[in-house]
Amino acid sequence: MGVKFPWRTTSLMSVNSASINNDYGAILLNLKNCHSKSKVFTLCRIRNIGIMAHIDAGKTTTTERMLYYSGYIRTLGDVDDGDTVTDFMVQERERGITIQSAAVTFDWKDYRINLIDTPGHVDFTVEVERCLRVLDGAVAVFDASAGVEAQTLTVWRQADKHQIPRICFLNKMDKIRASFTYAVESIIQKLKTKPLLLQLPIGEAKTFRGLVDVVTKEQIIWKPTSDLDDGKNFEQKLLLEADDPNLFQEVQDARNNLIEQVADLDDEFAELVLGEYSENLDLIPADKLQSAIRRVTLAQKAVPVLCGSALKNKGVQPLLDAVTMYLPAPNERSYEFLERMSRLLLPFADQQIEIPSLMPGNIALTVGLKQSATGDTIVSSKASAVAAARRAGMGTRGEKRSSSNTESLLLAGVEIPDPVFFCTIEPPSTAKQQDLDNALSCLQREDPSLKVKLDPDTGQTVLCGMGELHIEIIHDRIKREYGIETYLGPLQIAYRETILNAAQATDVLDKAVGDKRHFVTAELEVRPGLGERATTKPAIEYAVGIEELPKEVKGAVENGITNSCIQGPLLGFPVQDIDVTVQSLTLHPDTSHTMLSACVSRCMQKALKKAGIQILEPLMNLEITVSEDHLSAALADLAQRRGSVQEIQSRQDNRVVVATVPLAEMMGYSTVLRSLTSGSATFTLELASYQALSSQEQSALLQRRTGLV
Ligand SMILES: Nc1nc2c(ncn2[C@@H]2O[C@H](COP(=O)(O)OP(=O)(O)OP(=O)(O)O)[C@@H](O)[C@H]2O)c(=O)[nH]1
Repeated sequence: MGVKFPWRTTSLMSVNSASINNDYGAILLNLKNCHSKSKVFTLCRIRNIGIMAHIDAGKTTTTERMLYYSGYIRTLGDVDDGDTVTDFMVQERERGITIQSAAVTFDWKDYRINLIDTPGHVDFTVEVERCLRVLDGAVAVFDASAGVEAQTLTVWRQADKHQIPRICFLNKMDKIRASFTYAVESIIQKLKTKPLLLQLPIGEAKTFRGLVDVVTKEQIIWKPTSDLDDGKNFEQKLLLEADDPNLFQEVQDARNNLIEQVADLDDEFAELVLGEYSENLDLIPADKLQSAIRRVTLAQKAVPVLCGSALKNKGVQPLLDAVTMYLPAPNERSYEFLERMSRLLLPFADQQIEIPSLMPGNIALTVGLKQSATGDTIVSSKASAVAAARRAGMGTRGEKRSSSNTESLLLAGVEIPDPVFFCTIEPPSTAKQQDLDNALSCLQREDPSLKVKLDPDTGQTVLCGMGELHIEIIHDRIKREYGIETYLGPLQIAYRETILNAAQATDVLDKAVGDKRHFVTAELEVRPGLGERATTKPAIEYAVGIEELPKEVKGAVENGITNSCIQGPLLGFPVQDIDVTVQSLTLHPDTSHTMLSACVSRCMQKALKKAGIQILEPLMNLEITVSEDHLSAALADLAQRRGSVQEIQSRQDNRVVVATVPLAEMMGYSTVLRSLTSGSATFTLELASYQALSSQEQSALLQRRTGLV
């Protein structure tokens, strides 16, 4: 089957074949009524978009509405009832949160939209990143009563990194403290971006009932019918001065502002404004303004802002129009490779339909790739990989690209933050160890932020993850999806080690193996690092006179140095921020590279021990959103956790406490905060840096872990 397939769409490959529903007949029936499976969309009518936001902003609810209005589902699901399409994992339905991204495909007014709903919780950031790299555009959803929240900033930066054009949707306009102005201001202040206000709300909070399209000056008012308030019934007509003189003036001003803003960013539009329409900006046709908005959005010079309430079924249809109107088609993003793929599936959340072919620019799934993992770019053969790599100016192992115009040809990799928590995991019996290993290796391929290693001292399997929730979900999935009841050891903090002073050491290895003599003398100096902070990659240099060592010898030396930094000498945690100088090296010509690495590694361990080890603990950025009533209780609790408050901001009627706190003090925090604030507070926790433990804290930790002082 010669299926044309673009390289760029192939990274959504982490389909768990166990979850594939083979009951295609039933799914096809669903789809027959609402869209023709054979409908062919030209590239310019395809939109591959993601929905991203802070936890609970309403991504899943907005997606559910999109599916409903486009005709793909007949009833509206509700996150709180656990029956939405895209939150299909048991854990998602139980907890009302998105954990894994779900892809769905639907049509909206002659456009094919492939949409991915991504998780908002900070523990699943990698999941967002793995989606962003295959998307052409994104809708950022905000809670209009909270504006930009901590995780919005993280996902916004990720979208910046992947250069994804965006639209902002200010959701929850029906909430008591919803404020369009406040949310827009926080976008300007915190995201440092230029919002283009394409709509103004009509009413706010309880009175929110519709919106005005600033470009066309049409008002859209939702009218509930007596028996069903599903948002399908709305009235759209030109706003006249007589309807509401104040609103009319506001829209007039907003349109003039929008025209000015767009003219500043787009030369073609500026010519129109200064020329043909300079006398009367009112006469600028809506389509000219829309085309200019599209150009500045695609160039990521500004971001269109829309508003609504997904839960109350208002504003989602205009949002869909904006997705088709302002976000790019795949051919407007520069990817050029076409590849072949054997079995293709069109995703519809947890169900898939097998399809014979797919046009370039779509998102699809494939199954049966045993070796692939999230972050891989897949090609059909070694030869095509080599050819593609050559065209892109890089080696087959992914070395750096040589020129900037090749950037667009390859997918960026997924950036994996270091795990901060770990715990041991044990199967119910040794007979089940193999099954557990298999389950963990499948889960790891899907989720690269999950790390699994073997404790060299105890032989136990150790899980390392992004947070308590992350590890909890993995534990749960092993039970439900792989049928293995495992036991987790206590959750522990992933500390780091570093050195306090400079130190030197020498080591000699002299071994005869067979008729070969392996002989090495190595002398190394280690120093506290001066360069980039929090890096576990040591900076290595060579003393004068030995800079010209052969490449393979240098490789073996550097392997030895790097390996000894993976497990520090005090507690076995990674060693960070050190500089190393290879002072001297003598080698017998028969010496193998393995022996050379081993000698250098031993020498490093000696030098590190002499240099005095300092334990570092993860320090977290904490943001708590809490009502005024519960602020003092939350602050008192924070003081007991070695927390340091940096700022207390006002967000509508709530206070936002911005603080740093050692991760070691945050075990079980969500339960404590919930009971302290009667469940009203929310918080986010993100790694900020690693900070030195005091000598008493370090001794206490040593005592706890090794029994030594
Ligand atoms: N008042 C109000 N509540 C909403 C609106 N949209 C969503 N919600 C509620 O907000 C909560 C979170 O909604 P979700 O759709 O799960 O949000 P999410 O962004 O997908 O959440 P995660 O994926 O877990 O980050 C649920 O209780 C929704 O019912 C809205 O427009 N107005």
